[in-house]
Amino acid sequence: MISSNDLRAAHTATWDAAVGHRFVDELWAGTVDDAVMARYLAQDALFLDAFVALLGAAVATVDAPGPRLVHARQLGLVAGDEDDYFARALARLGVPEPAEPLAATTGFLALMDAARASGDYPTIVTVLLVAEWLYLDWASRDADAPSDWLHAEWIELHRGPAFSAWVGFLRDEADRVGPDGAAFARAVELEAAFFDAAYG
Ligand SMILES: Cc1ncc(C[n+]2csc(CCO)c2C)c(N)n1
Repeated sequence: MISSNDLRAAHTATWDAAVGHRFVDELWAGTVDDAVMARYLAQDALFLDAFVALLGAAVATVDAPGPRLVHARQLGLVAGDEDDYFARALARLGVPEPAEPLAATTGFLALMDAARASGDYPTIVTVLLVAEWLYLDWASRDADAPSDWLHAEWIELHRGPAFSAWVGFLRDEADRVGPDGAAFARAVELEAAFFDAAYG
């Protein structure tokens, strides 16, 4: 059985393109243009809704009570803190919701909907893993946080001990049940495309 580590290694080029994307560099530097941030967050609001549904599918399909509670707790967290950031960020940037999905978003929604519809926990947990692990990776740079809360909080949401533990749990789960290689590859591609799309 292939491991999550092997899959990440097999897709290093695309993974690193996403983690080292211009958007991430500018976020850390606090120089993301407001129009870029607005386009990115408007698309991410669409992404997040499908992600919440996918977490619900993980709750429903996982084969053991312990991991089910971990997924369920995370579902509650996502509905709290992150939703609060979105409301403040979109209001400040004057983003009218909801946006029309761009191609990368449509691709991600299709991947998440297919995983959810499959009812296959290994596929579901693989898509969750890529989305969270790749974000932990770019948000864990050893650098000073930007001063504007719009940029700083988006980094803070994706790093720290609690978020690391969540990603560690997803890795253990993927490795316990056997990750889905095709879903992994597609999700990494879409993460890179999602950052590209913010620049129009
Ligand atoms: C395109 C895209 N990919 C991954 C994430 C990361 N992410 C998705 S939901 C969530 C909440 C924590 O579980 C986090 C961190 C994102 N926001 N947008």
